Amino acid sequence: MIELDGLTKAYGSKKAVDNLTVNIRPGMVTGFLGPNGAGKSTTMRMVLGLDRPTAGRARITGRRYVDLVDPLRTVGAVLDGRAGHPGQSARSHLLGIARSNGLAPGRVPAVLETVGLGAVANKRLGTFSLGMTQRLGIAGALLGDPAVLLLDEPVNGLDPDGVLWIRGLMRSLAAQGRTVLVSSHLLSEMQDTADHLVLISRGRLVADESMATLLAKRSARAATVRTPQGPAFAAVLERAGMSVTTGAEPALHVTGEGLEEIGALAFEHGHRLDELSFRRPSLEEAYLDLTGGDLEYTSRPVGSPEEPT
Ligand SMILES: Nc1ncnc2c1ncn2[C@@H]1O[C@H](COP(=O)(O)OP(=O)(O)OP(=O)(O)O)[C@@H](O)[C@H]1O
Repeated sequence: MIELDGLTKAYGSKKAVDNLTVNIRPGMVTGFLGPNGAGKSTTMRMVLGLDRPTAGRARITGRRYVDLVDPLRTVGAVLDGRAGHPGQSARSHLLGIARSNGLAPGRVPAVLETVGLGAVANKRLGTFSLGMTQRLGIAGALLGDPAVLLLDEPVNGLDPDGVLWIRGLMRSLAAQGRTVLVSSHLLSEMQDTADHLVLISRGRLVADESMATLLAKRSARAATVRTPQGPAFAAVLERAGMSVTTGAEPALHVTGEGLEEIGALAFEHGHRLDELSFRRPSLEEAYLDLTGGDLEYTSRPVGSPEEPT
């Protein structure tokens, strides 16, 4: 369990993390989501004792990180993709971590197998691809067999195979009863991975609910419409206050009203409908709905003026 209690981090007048109170529970994958700059990394750094909160507290299994008796046996983390010295082998890199943290060296071959690096254990890190480096970082996090895992953007830059692999690994670690917190700004990535979501925007909590609830709450208002008169019917729906986008096929994705209202408008305006069905909204749509479209600041250049909050 990770408990955040009024967790706040201010840099000058800017609050990177703003009064975050949430419990991250064991036995499931919790997606920690928010656009670039939302405060995910800062939160994780405070959980791991790398940054001092301005206010509030973060606890892992009931204690602050600094008070953990055996930190690496309690929590494993991958905060960035960097690994050890390029001339070192994967095995010696992990042995170094084990030795300096009082962990059994016998864990090294086990974690190398878990992350699929058993066959390249003696290769130099300088020859490792990004995907292999990510796997090595995870191997290091697993060395102490911790009950809690924090992974900051673990799929960044991975190929589809790597993404699938990390997804499976996170799910199996959660199934073993561990607490797995994984951050991402790729909302769609989390849709098939996380059981539970903690969404933040500008350092503040936006949602703390199960993936199923988050999507179900919004699916009642999302529909797919197929009609030979797409643009004309889209205009009718928009005039009625609905939001319409064109789907991958010649189909309209409509949000804002239920099927009955859409059907009634088609009848009223004489449009033939070839399909009118519920649509599972994407996580992006749910996020935009929750934050009121608060994604536009993702590309704000560093050092540009702060926006009013
Ligand atoms: N050391 C620092 N000094 C000043 N501002 C900082 C510092 N670290 C982070 N910030 C600011 O705090 C905010 C949150 O940053 P943070 O890296 O936690 O976001 P994030 O959600 O992890 O984003 P990303 O997805 O890009 O990693 C950003 O506006 C960032 O510029």
